[in-house]
Amino acid sequence: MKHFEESMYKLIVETSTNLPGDVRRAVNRGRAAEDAATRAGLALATIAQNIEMAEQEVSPICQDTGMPTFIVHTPVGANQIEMKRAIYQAVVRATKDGKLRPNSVDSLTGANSGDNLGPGTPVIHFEQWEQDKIDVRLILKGGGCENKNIQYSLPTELEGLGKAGRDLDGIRKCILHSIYQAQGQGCSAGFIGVGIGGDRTTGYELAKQQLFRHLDDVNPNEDLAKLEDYILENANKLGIGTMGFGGEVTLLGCKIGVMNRLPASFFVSVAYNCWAFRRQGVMIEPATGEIAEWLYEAGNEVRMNAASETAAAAAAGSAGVQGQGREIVLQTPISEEQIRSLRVGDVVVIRGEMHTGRDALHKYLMDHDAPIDLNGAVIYHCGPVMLKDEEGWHVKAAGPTTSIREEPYQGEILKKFGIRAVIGKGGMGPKTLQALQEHGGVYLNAIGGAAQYYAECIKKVNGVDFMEFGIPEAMWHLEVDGFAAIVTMDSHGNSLHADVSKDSAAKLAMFKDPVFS
Ligand SMILES: O=C(O)C[C@H](O)C(=O)O
Ligand code: SF4
Repeated sequence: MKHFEESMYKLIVETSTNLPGDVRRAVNRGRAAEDAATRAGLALATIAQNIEMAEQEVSPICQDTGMPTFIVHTPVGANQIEMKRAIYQAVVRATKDGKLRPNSVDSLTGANSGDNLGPGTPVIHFEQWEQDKIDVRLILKGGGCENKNIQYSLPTELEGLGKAGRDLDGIRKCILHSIYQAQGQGCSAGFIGVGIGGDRTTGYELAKQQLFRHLDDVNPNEDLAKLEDYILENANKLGIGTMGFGGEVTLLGCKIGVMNRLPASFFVSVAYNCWAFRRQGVMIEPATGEIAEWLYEAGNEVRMNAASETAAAAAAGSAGVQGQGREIVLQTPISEEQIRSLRVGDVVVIRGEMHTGRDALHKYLMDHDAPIDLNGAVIYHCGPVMLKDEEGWHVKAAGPTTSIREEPYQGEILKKFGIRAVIGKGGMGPKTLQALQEHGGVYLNAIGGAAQYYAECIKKVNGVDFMEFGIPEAMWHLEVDGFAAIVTMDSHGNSLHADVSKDSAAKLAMFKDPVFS
């Protein structure tokens, strides 16, 4: 087992940096189905470009490298303690090398362990089997999409869909609702794993297990095979679209499993995975610990469709999004007048300094001063992957995080410090929208998961505050150029997110009538 640790390291690096072939094909299919000259088309093109960039740079596809979850099948008698130790070592090394973000945080103190080890992290499940090889599968599922997982207890009443009973049609309604409630916040277009039955714990486990299925397999249960096809086809009629921008493509894959339940319980558990669907697996030779075989098609074999109209092209001065807005370069600090001239749909290209800030910083700023002048500033909801060498800090991955978590704070902070622009993803709520209007601010939606694309726009790290919050939560001061994002909430009371949410709620109601009775 001399090489087992090295094999685990290879598995982590491959999973984090190279999206598997079946997932790439699904993203390409989504791209073909979307109108390229729309916001959603632009987002998909940027995603495709980002996938290629991550592979080339051998850097994380998305900065949130998630909860590393290993499922290991071993021959009877294999030493699981030794394997666990090797997995820990590989995780520590991958973190040091910037292939994983330090993501293990003490739930009470907020302290980041710095190496991805800690109580409960990483997750490792062992199971014995009667084969002579070791099968190790890994999924890196990020926090944003994990937050959109949902569990239903049947019978129930669902917004727009009415009664969902304890039958296949009730299950159908729950699954459609799960996609609706995620909106763009789990970085759609997404993939879902569904677990029917079990208890609250095993139901979710079953849902996650579905995410390890190959995307092109066919469910052996005929009813579930039909339901999978139905969901894939009809979820895309909800109009939520990539990043919640509205559009034709909301779901890229649906896998459903079933297990027995207690007479009193009927759970439908849904694991929502973003487009950055990072899962891989290896078959290991037990004698040496070397990789005998990769279990999912490599990414290298499936090219992403040539990027035509990406956000980068828009930034370089091409047409932008046809008929949906203009393209404006904003140099920081930004004036109120500039902000008031922006409208939902405009593509903004930022040049100058921006500051990262997420949960810990927003909470802190509510009753403390900021370490720097934030008048006219741009706040970026982002927890980057950073590495330090003799020359200083370097950005390894830096896409946006889900902004709605800052909804309780954002409006007040905006006004208190004179911030003019907030960049994030998934949109924000009515409190922020009102503050944008009153104060003269704008919300810019960056493409979730496009961590390599945005890292390339960051030219220099000017400094950092609050390192004690840990790398993802610290306030990084970043010099950017050509940083493109789309205005989705403006200072005139318009919100694309509110519009898409309302529109998709109306569309959801079209699925009220029974289909599988
Ligand atoms: O934690 C992050 O960087 C992003 C997170 O996965 C999110 O989707 O909000
Ligand atoms: S930012 Fe988006 S792509 Fe990245 S882990 Fe979160 S949900 Fe997934």
